Amino acid sequence: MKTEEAVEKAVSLGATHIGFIFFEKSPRNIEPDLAGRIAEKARGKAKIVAVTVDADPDDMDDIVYLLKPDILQLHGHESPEQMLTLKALYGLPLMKAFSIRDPDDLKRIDPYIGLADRFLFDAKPPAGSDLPGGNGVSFDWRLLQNLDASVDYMLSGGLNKANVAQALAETGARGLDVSSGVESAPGVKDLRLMEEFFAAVRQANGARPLSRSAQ
Ligand SMILES: O=C(O)c1ccccc1N[C@@H]1O[C@H](COP(=O)(O)O)[C@@H](O)[C@H]1O
Repeated sequence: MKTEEAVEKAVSLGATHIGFIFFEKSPRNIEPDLAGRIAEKARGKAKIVAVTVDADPDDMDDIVYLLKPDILQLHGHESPEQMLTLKALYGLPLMKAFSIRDPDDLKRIDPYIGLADRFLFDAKPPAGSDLPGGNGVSFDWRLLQNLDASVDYMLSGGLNKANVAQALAETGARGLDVSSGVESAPGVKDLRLMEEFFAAVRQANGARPLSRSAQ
């Protein structure tokens, strides 16, 4: 999110988490002080998530100090040791992102079980992309069907109003993370697309039988 208007809209639609991207190459990149001001529109109503990519320690200090996030999303190659350090430094829940294409990609989460409070599964970036996430591409969601049911995760990558019902049906995901699927241009959230996305989620949740995510 980059504007108060988009944050207010997301909260009014029922978003449980609001993310701010701290990655210079991203069209969604935002300065920590501006993010901190915008986040006030969501504080106490939705969890505020700082999305970082192998952040430099000084930058992470600024982000935590100025944004006061509820959760740190780690979207780079952060090691289990770095996660321990971040946990000790900030005491915040950590959501570790993994890019998925093949069944073996899911094995990479093993060393992080017990360290990550939640996982986030995204697609691998397309060739030539500078972004580890926010590329609007999906992976084969059926790969998640073999995942141990105790693994808590958010599903991410290329979700939009047209495919979210299928994503929920194939995964039973308890959390969805959407970005470019509700944008009119890279980094520009579209309030109408946000409404339509939430409507599609509600319709899909009404339609699907009880799964592990709805029990
Ligand atoms: O969105 C970005 O620009 C970004 C940059 C660096 C790390 C993560 C980023 N985005 C994450 O990817 C998901 C999914 O994006 P999309 O729906 O496929 O566009 C996004 O919500 C962020 O968690």
